[in-house]
Amino acid sequence: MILVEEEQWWRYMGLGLALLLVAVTFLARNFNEWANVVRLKPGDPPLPPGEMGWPLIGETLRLMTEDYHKLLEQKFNKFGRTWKTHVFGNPTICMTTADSAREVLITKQVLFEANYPDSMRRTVGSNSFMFLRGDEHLKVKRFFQLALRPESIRSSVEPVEQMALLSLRDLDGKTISVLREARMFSFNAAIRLLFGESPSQEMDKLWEEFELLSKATFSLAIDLPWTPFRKGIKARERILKWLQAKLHQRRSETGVKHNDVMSLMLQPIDGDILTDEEIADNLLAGLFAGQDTTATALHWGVYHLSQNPEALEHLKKEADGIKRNKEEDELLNWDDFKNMPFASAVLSESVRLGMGSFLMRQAQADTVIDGYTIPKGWTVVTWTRFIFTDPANVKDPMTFNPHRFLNGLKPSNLMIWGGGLRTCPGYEFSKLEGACFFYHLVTKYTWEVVPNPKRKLVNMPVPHLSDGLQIRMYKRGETSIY
Ligand code: HEM
Repeated sequence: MILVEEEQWWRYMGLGLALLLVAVTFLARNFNEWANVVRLKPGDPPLPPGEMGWPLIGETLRLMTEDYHKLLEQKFNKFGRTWKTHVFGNPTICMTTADSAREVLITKQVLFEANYPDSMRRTVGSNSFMFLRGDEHLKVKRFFQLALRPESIRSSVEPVEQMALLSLRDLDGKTISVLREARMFSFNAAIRLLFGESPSQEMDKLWEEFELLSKATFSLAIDLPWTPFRKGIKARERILKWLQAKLHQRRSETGVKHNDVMSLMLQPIDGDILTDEEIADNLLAGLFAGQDTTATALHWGVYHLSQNPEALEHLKKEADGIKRNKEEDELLNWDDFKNMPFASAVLSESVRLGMGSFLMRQAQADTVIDGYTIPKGWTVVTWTRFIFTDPANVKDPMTFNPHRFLNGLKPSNLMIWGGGLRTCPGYEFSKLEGACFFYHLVTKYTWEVVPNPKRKLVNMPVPHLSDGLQIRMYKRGETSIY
């Protein structure tokens, strides 16, 4: 008798626990929905469909860990081209058509200010152009536009090429991670452009700190001793210390002329003068904006060239044509760069196929786009991956075909370099880096991709291959072992 009662008690207990679990899961799954509930007036267009994920973290972990092609496909099939979610602590609306992106980034841009996650604000710096708005943003952006316009970067051909030579020297018979070499190359090119520095032990140290900072920019902003976020914050403090010392030194120099973004930022512009804190945050943000992006595009370039012999042959032919007219060891010049349109097209096509990512804004007022209400204060993400690979915008979109950029497709149609007031000012510099890197790669070497069944796509901070694309290098003309 007692045994039967005990058995029943356990059964009720089990049932109770199961119900509790269902209730807690239900509450948790709907918490973000209720916490961000928006009361629409009768007749207002609805909010987009979607799921808001778990309390506070929303769908951030999914975004960081799942294969983002599959994740996007799933969202697309379930909710269509516009959906709501909750990422990086904010209710968010994702938009994936060129028309909606154009509205957010260009035609209605005054209603949508830049809004990157808190982890990025605290690592890259709240004084940086990424977080400034209105006139403050334009004031700082002007320095980058001045430093990166074609007339200014003409003098960068030689240093950028030297950095490419440094990264690609003595690689015969070696296996390298393309992403690592490209990151080192674009870091060296960026520190030269921004602070006039050349590779050195001091810069190697800065590179290590910057690596820690980069890893924290899109992490969960949890400030505990073992988190990537805390490591990034500490790295930021050390980088700022270095930058402050550099600025102090520059201010105390007399009669020395420098040709870099730092020296531009130390000059008054229209009566405005930036503080050391503002300059430091913006130089750091410039390094962030220019380094990983170009490096990742280069590694996608090498990947796609490996898969597309016709494109590789075309690139070789272009580079060989330049080399043929040069003395042994003669460096490239601006005209050579302008005579490498295919190398530039390879870079644009690599961004298009590999790097569709997040451009984040915050709605400054209730707005309607794509038939949905975008509530004031919500984050809006234009997820460019779909725009870049939408058959409505690009013929045969999953094929690597740099020729499309020589045959009429404009990068601005797809917003490859962003759009509106925040369009990337670094695209020409980036193409220069691409031209120098590809030129030396294809004129000096052949290579083969090292087979790796574990190679997969990593989403953050910019979509890239998990092993950085391992390749085996051979001096051009030698045979391979694979
Ligand atoms: C393949 C390489 C690159 C890609 C794909 C790329 C892409 C972009 C995109 C899409 C934006 C717009 C961000 C937004 O709307 O929120 C942007 C902004 C920016 N990029 Fe680039 N970029 C690259 C290289 C560079 C380089 C080399 C530099 C210079 C060092 C640079 C400097 C900047 C700056 C300063 C902004 C901020 C513009 C603003 O907020 O007004 N970028 N970039």
